[in-house]
Amino acid sequence: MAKEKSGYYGTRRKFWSWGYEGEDNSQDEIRTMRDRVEQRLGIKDIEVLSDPTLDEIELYPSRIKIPRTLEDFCTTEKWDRVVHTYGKGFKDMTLIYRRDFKKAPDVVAYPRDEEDIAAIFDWCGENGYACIPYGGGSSVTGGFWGPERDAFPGVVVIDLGNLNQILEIDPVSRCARIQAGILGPALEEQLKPHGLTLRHIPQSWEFSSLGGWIATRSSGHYATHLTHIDDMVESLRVVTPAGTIQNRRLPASGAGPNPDRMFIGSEGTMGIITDAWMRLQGRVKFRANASISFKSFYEGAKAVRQITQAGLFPANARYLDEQDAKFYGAGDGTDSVLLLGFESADHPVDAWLERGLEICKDFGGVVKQRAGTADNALETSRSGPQGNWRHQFRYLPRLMHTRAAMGIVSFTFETAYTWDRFEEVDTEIMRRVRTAQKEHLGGGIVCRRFSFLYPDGPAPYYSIMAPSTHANSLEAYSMLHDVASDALIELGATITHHHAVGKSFRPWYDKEVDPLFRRVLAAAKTELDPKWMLNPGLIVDKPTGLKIVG
Ligand SMILES: Cc1cc2nc3c(=O)[nH]c(=O)nc-3n(C[C@H](O)[C@H](O)[C@H](O)COP(=O)(O)OP(=O)(O)OC[C@H]3O[C@@H](n4cnc5c(N)ncnc54)[C@H](O)[C@@H]3O)c2cc1C
Repeated sequence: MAKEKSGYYGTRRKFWSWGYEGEDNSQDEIRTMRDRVEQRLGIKDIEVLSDPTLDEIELYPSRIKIPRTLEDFCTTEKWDRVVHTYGKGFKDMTLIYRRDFKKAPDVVAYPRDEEDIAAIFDWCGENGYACIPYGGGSSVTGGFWGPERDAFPGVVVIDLGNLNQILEIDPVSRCARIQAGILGPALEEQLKPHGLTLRHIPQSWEFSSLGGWIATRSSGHYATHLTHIDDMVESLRVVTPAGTIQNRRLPASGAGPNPDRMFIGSEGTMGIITDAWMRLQGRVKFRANASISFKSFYEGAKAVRQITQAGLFPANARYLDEQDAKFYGAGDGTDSVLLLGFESADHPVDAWLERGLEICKDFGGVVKQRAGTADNALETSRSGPQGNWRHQFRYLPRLMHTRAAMGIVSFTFETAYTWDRFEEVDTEIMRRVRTAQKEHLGGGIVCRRFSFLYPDGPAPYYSIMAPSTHANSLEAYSMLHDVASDALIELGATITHHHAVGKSFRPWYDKEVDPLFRRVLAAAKTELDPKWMLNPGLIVDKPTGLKIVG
């Protein structure tokens, strides 16, 4: 039977920001955001650029003529090329507001199944085109920035959005086989009637995909225990230019290196993840949560460490320094704030919260808001400091573009390092960033929080904002980005805990990972992607002298 034609799925998204077309921010929202930024940075009269329109964007003509056999699911239409050019990082947003789309792909493909993916691989292989897998498009690290224009005769983005179904559910083992292009809301919607949830909720949940989460090792809802998506993967299916790999469904195995781990975090360089058996959770029935304030960030961090090492495994343990707490409405700017939450589908969790609060009090923590099973903890978590934080966390992505529109440098970086060096490393990171802000930009803000926690160390998340102009914002961003990245690597931290390496962090990733391991990755890629067409420039480079045959 002939397959139906395929193209972009569902409501169109804005190419310049977060959200759907037509969901524009009101002038009031923009003004409030601008006033907030002016107040935080102590500057005035910021000029806010207007949102770009499709008509204003100029593209190079597509270099590719789509063959008849592929035209049912490939396109060279302008909107499709524009929306697939950039991710959602600060650099992406700034180039979008500069109307700079020199890197637009030539073709966007919307495969309907694995056969279509294999056909694209064959076609790209024969013609020397680069292939860029695309999930939700929420990368903030240049995950699908195309190669330089003259490096390949053509660039094809493969958008997996039509692979968006749950294919099988195994309620006994509590797992489901899920297609990789599904976005967070559709995934949970399809699991809900079965009383199950994946409960992987990165801030980008609304517009990021299962395949993207796996390809980038994203971190979601759980602050401890199941932090990364890695541990929720039971088995993967991956289509590569060399063939398809289907790993075996197993709860655990000691049979050699885990084959799934070859692809988890491979950032689209080794093949396209088409579906995965994922481990699920029962839907949450019991909750207990509290917000606790600390006079000193480092004293509070000691309480957080002890909670993590006590085996309590809170689902939520966001620990915000005083500025981060103020920005998110969880504090007044004088104290650091811990938002602590426990949850279960099976049993009350009040005792865990009780023990967590005892530990906080030992380190001078003051409980500001608290609720357990008897007090409707869900309601409480949606009001007061916890509710304010939750609201801002969900709402702010819709305003992410305004920083670029204002020409203000604003970005985040995240890492992880061990507790034994926590104060020393954190102090030095803060010092280096503040010094660079002061010396080169006349000032700025850096604040931090813990978003994920391990018994042997935290995963701190730093937010940076600094004054700049529309003309120099990218240079200012690059300078601060490099200072922060150098600090992480020199101080023995990781270049990323969950945002992935992408093109943004590639030079520092090379310093973090042993050269022999990188050669092993290159050898694996040569086997799986013999023509080196998948995501050129990410994670590994083609070994010098490697001849591409065919
Ligand atoms: C507002 C905002 C908040 C964010 N919050 C979080 C957060 O809380 N936690 C977190 O971890 N990250 C977060 N991120 C970063 C981003 O959402 C994650 O990296 C996410 O996992 C990317 O998923 P995606 O489907 O959007 O992938 P994309 O951005 O489409 O792609 C990311 C990379 O994966 C590759 N890829 C995509 N799909 C596949 C596939 N099926 N097979 C092989 N390769 C593939 C792409 O080629 C690319 O290299 C945030 C980003 C934004 C903009």
